[in-house]
Amino acid sequence: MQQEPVVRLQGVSKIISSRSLVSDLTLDISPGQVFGFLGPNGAGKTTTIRMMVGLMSISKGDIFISGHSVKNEFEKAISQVGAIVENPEMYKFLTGYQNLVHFARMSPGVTKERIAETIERVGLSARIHDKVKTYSLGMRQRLGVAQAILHRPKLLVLDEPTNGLDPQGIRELRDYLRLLTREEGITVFVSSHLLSEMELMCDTVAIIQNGKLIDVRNLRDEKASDALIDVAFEVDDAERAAQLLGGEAAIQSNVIVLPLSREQIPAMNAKLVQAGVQVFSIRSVTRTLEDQFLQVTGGGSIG
Ligand SMILES: Nc1ncnc2c1ncn2[C@@H]1O[C@H](COP(=O)(O)OP(=O)(O)OP(=O)(O)O)[C@@H](O)[C@H]1O
Repeated sequence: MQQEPVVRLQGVSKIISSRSLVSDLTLDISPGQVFGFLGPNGAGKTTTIRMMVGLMSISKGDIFISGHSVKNEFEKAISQVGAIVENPEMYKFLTGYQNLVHFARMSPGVTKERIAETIERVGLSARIHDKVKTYSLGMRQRLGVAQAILHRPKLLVLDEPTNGLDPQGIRELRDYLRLLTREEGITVFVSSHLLSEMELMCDTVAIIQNGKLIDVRNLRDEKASDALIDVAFEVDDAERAAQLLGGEAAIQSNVIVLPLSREQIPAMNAKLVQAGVQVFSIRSVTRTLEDQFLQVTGGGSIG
C-alpha cells in the first residue's frame, strides 16, 4: 500500500505582479527520507518553501502536509512542520539548553526528556550548557534544528542548510539529518543549489528551474536497482575485447565501457578471459547526478 505523502504539492503557483515565480508545481514526498529541492539561484526554492510553511500565500493550487491543506487547515498542517527558513531566533547570551527550555515552553507537551533527546539527536550534548554566542555556525544550526523538532513534527524543512558551513560541518549535517529520518521517522526537506551535496545527502531529488519542476529522481533506487550500469573493463587489447563483447561497447584507450546489469558482469569477464584477453580491472562507472542533470536540462548550468 502506498503511504500517504508527507507533503503534496498540487498545482502550486506563486504569482507576484503578474510574474510567475513558481508555476504549477505538482509533487508528492513520501515519508522517512531526506528529500532535496535542487535548483539554481532564483529558481523558486525559497518561494516554494515560504508557501509550504505559511510565510507566503499560495496563488494557485494547494499544499498538503500529512493530508492537511495549508490553505484551509493551516493550524493542523503547520503543527506537523518544523522549519528553519530564515535565521532561527536565538538568545545568544543564554546557553543552548536555556534556549531550548525557553522554546519548549511555547510548545505544549515538550518534556525535559524530549529536550534531552533532541540535544542528543543533533549531537550538541558536549556544548549545550555553553552560551550560544560561543557556538560555531554549524552548532547554531544544530540548535535551530533541535528547536524545530522539539514538538516531534513529521516534516523538517531547511532552506539552504549547507550555506556557510565548512566541509566538516556539511558532513555532520548530513549525518544527523540521516539519523533524524532513521530514529524519529522525520521526513527532511532541504533546498540547495549544489548538486554534489544533494547527491550525498538525499534519497530523492526534485530539480526546479525558472519556477518549474523539471525532474524528480530517486537516487537510492537508481543505486540499488538491476538497472544497467556502465561497466569499464581495463584490458590489454580493447579493440578485440569490443569485438568479443559487441553491443554498445565504447573504447577509451585500453578500457572498454558498456552498459550491463550486475548479473552479466561475470559472464562477460569469462568471455574475455577464455578468448585470451587479459583483464586488469573491472569497475562500474556511476553516472553522477550532475551527468543526469545535464541530460535533463540539456546542458544548462547549475550552482
Ligand atoms: N516577494 C517577492 N516579490 C517579487 N519577486 C520575488 C519575491 N520573492 C522572490 N522573488 C523573485 O522570485 C524568484 C525566485 O526566488 P526564490 O528566492 O524563490 O529563489 P531560490 O530558488 O530560493 O533562489 P535563492 O537560492 O537565490 O534564494 C527570483 O527571481 C526572486 O527575485
